[in-house]
Amino acid sequence: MPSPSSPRPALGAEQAVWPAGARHGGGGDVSVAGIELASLAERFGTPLYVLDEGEFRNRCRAYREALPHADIAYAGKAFLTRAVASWVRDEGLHLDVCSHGELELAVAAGFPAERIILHGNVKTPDELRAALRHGVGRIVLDNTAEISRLAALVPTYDRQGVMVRVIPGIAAGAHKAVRTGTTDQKFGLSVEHGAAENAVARVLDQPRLRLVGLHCHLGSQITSVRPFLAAIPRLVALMARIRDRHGAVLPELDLGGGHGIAYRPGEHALDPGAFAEDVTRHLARACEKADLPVPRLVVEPGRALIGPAAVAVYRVLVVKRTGCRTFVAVDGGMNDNPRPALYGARPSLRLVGREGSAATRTFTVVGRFCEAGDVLAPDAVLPEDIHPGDLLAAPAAGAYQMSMASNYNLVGRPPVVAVRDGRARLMLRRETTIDLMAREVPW
Ligand SMILES: Cc1ncc(COP(=O)(O)O)c(C=O)c1O
Ligand SMILES: N[C@@H](CCCC[NH3+])C(=O)O
Repeated sequence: MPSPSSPRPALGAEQAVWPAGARHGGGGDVSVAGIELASLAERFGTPLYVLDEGEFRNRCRAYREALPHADIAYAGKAFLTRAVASWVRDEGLHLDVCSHGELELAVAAGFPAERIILHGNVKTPDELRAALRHGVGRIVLDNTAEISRLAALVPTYDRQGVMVRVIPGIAAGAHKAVRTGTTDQKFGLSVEHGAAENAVARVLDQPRLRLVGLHCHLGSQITSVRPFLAAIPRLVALMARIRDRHGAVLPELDLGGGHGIAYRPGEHALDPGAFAEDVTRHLARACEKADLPVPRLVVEPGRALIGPAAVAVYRVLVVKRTGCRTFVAVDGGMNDNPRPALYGARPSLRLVGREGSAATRTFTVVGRFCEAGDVLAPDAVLPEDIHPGDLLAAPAAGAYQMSMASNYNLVGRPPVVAVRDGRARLMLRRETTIDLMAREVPW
């Protein structure tokens, strides 16, 4: 049972990758928001995602405090439910959505549409119509075809706020699949080749569109502020050319998200305070040089807000030696966390729920899904006496795990439980076999 009043020791070197309030529980367990993980595993079953509401809200607040004059938009693609949308709303943040589904969920959660930013390299006519119907604040245009398409849908009495997504020509991000700042990928319009400037001219020609600024998103899991600083002069130079050519002074600049977190002890995370200080200074300097007023900054962190707020909990089902490896197979895997298979990500795993032997060794922790690539961690250092029935917990599990989860092998997705002040509340229930068959038309 929760015992928030009894002080427990912190997690030492591992603390940095766990929610700030995570503590050693009794008998080798770890508690999050005052609740021990083993008791949550018992109550809700495994695999299980435990989301610390306080950690998420504190992260939202840290960004707002670091950048009080900016709009902070949570990137919902990292993980979005109605409860998460309502926390984002209550914390005064904006919300970045990139699909009809994310948009409708946000609206259903009572998220104010004027604080929503709609993204996407392709937006379907339905998405554009829904965005206009709900009164979304900004639509980020990603290609020239979208400009006239959107303008044709805006009612004559209205002017839709838009941004133009540009490619500043900067490579950043943890893996090729998530680098979006250069021209060899599908998002945005190139600054270098003039496509961005041409798109801006077309937008300015559309009386039903109101160009509020430029947008760029360099990539994801960026742990240094340097790429952002390198983008600023390029973006400001483009803003100056727009002013010179069209007389339009753009009031906003959106630097996208991509702020990296630590997944394993010792890894570096992008600090919002340091980011804010450096970006604010460089932006002010670049604008002064270009004789432009400093635009209102927008940033769109997803992973940095939700990633460190959740922990995945798995049950060990099998320990088996094959060849030169000892495999520890758990009841989750690539379905709830496709990141190791997609990007070579390596979560850190820890035995919880009991004291393990002092002696440790290296295990290969694998999932239960039908491919050899379903490896959660090729090199997990765990107590030597690990055995079936044990619980393994992986911190920093909040971003791009459950939001990218699949039903491969017709296995239902795990539940997500929100924890706060010693209480747990189911947020997403476990997907059942009945859910999995629900789309089937009688045959
Ligand atoms: C336009 C845009 N904004 C924000 C994000 C959020 O990225 P992250 O979760 O890495 O902060 C993404 C995804 O990379 C994105 O494509
Ligand atoms: N899915 C990626 C991040 C993509 C960011 C969204 N554009 C990851 O897990 O790292």
